[in-house]
Amino acid sequence: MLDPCRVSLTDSSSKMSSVEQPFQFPSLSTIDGFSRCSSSACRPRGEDMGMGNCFIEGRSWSSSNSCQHQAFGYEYGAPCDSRYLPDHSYCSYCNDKRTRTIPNKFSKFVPRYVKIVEVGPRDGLQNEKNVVPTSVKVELIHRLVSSGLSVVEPTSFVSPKWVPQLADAKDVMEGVRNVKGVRLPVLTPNLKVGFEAAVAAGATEVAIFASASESFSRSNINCSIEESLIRYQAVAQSAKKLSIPVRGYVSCAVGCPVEGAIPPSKVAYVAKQLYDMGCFEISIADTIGVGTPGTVLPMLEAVMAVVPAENLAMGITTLDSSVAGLGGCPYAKGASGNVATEDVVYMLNGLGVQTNVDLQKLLLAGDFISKHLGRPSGSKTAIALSRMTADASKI
Ligand SMILES: CC(C)(COP(=O)([O-])OP(=O)([O-])OC[C@H]1O[C@@H](n2cnc3c(N)ncnc32)[C@H](O)[C@@H]1OP(=O)([O-])[O-])[C@@H](O)C(=O)NCCC(=O)NCCSC(=O)C[C@@](C)(O)CC(=O)[O-]
Repeated sequence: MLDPCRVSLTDSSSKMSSVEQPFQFPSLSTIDGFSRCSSSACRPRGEDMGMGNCFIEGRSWSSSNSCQHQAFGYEYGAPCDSRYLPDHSYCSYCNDKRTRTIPNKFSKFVPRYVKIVEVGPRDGLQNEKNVVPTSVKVELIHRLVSSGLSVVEPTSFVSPKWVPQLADAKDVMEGVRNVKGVRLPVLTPNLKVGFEAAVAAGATEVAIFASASESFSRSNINCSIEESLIRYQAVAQSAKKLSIPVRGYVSCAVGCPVEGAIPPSKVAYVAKQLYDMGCFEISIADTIGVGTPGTVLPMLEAVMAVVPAENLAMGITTLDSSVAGLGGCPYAKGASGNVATEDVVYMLNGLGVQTNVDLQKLLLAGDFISKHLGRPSGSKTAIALSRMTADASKI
């Protein structure tokens, strides 16, 4: 079984940088071929439909990028931003061959830049047997941010009875108060005790999390899908008044541990509701990691059919992942963990896709939290590179 990951459709609204490359979603037959060529560590787990105009990382890529990427797949230059190359040691970790040539038949499906949403401190630690001290969480977030990740989910403002591991949400927010220039979205399941507490604690972005599975909705947030949408409407309205961006999640977008296969139309319905509420980006999650290209593509097609084409034309260029492969939803039986951010970055580096993430720093962040948890990293890249004696750049 492959690790789950989420894939987002990125906003193409008027504020999207014009240098952002359009990424047409490939047809079923071609993506099948493509996915076999790419790392098996990551499989489309969902999609985010960006409708907002605040957070388009393509902007910074366009202005600060010093790499030699060519559009869509002729020659791909170094995937690393020179800002993250204070010395050349990083290169040995980023499988950078300076000029990587991707065969044209695949490269036309490869975007120039992929935004990674790091969910490790939140999703990764919400299911840990032993509660991780606040200071460790805060240090992990700082390390992730300094690796170049532009979006890191620090915590959730959920019931401490349901998720005691994140009962220190307010203190975590205090610990990252000085972190600037990155997005730190927090999960807020309701208005009064979720959203309002998050805002009071300094949150400047929130996320609402619905499900395409009725059973999962009830086990995760103790209400039906429709009830959750009513709650989220209230959160979205308040957020709008405060100009706080709202990210949306649709869980169990492919399969549910209780209901089995989820019809694409249900995913599309929930995604559209979140979109209509004003979510600037929607992460569609294969919560337990059961999707294959054969099941993910029909689901994506259904979602694309109900979201305005201009919001989808940019294609899928946002991925959620978790450092060291930590995590999984505590209310999703069989959740097989998350795809490791290290593996995603390594794969994207290998494809010549820019992420602006320093893999070496990211590996150190993964090592930091794995050591604290007392177990090996769930990242295949971390394990492989730690055992390498050869120069990894030759791979
Ligand atoms: C949704 C609720 C809150 C409903 O919880 P409930 O118990 O049904 O609701 P309630 O409104 O009756 O409240 C009961 C008690 O909880 C308190 N409470 C109520 N809300 C909050 C809050 N926000 N913060 C702090 N406390 C809260 C509330 O004040 C009250 O306290 P009491 O009066 O008994 O002392 C609960 O079911 C809950 O917190 N569930 C946890 C859900 C969760 O965090 N799941 C994991 C994240 S989702 C995920 O991982 C999937 C995702 C996003 O990654 C995508 C994917 O991969 O699928």
